[in-house]
Amino acid sequence: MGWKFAWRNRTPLDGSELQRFRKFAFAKTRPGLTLLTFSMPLLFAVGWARDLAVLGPSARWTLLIRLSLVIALLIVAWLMRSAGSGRRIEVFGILYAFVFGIAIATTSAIEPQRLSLTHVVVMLLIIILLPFAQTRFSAAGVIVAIALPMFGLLWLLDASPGLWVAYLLFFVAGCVVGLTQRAAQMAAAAEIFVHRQRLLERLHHDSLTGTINRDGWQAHAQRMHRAHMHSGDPLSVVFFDLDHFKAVNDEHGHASGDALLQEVSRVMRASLRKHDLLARIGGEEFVALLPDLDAEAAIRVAERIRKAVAAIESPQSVTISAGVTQARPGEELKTVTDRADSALLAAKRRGRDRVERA
Ligand SMILES: Nc1nc2c(ncn2[C@@H]2O[C@H](COP(=O)(O)OP(=O)(O)OP(=O)(O)O)[C@@H](O)[C@H]2O)c(=O)[nH]1
Repeated sequence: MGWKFAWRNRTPLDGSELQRFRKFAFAKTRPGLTLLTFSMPLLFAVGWARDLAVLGPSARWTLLIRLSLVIALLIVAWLMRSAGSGRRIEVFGILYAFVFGIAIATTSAIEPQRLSLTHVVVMLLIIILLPFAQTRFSAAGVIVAIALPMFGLLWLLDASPGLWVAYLLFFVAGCVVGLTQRAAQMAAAAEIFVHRQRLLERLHHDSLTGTINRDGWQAHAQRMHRAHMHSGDPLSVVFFDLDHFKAVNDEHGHASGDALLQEVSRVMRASLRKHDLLARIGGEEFVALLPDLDAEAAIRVAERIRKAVAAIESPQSVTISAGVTQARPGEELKTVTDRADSALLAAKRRGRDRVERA
């Protein structure tokens, strides 16, 4: 009930937010998960000292088995670490639980009298691993992956009904505690995520025009720029600056200037696509990041906006100048925006109400 309650009733997350939440929760738990998955196999190596103490010299040969288990687990841990995120890591997580279950079953098969203790180990394993399961799919997968080798072992060894009952009870107890812990952790993470989102939205928001502000631009534009540099798709930046805006304020008052800024941003937004990024980065300065558009296409967009701004019906007529540039391969975002800015300055120098390209 926990985390579902947290975002269904108090902190609703829609589809794309849920995706971002999963990434956020995964990023936060990943260092702990890596440490855990790489360190837990060592228990099997250390356990050999116990084998020697209890079984004596006859335990020597078990070292090979134990080392093979450690290596198998480390390989899966390494696969998990390299899997990035999403479904692949979940599948590797389930595989890890399965190999760990087999490892426990194998060491118990070597020394069947240990079966009277193994159910506690299994319970602890479930409690430790379940909180890391990001989705119901991986939670269910981990439970099944641990159950199969354990109950398979009981079946192979033809265990007594008492042992079956003990294993079942401990197994169920482990699932209840592990799932409760997972729910509590998810609820806390969901709440932190939602508050963080709200805070970022406020910090990145320009309250006058409703666009994002300079900080928002830095955060979003960097990400989009990086993705486009990686994919090699075109990306253009357009700087806009209202012409002689000071005169609007001086002649009609600051409130009229504000209303005009709101109208200009509305007109700009209407001329852009949904996934274009528009930000107000200064008093009467705006910048747009246009994914998948080369400079020619971006000039057409800038011209459309220039004409739309000039056509705004208001007591104070206003025009806008724009500087357009296309990002070049391997360039830093700052170099691109500096070039768009110098194109804008050129537009101002050449008489305003025009679009220049750099
Ligand atoms: N109403 C209003 N005015 C603002 C706001 N932010 C900045 N300004 C005004 O915008 C004006 C910008 O003036 P300048 O930088 O001289 O530029 P300009 O008059 O537009 O001239 P050019 O850019 O050279 O064409 C100043 O008068 C600022 O007070 C705001 O939020 N609301």
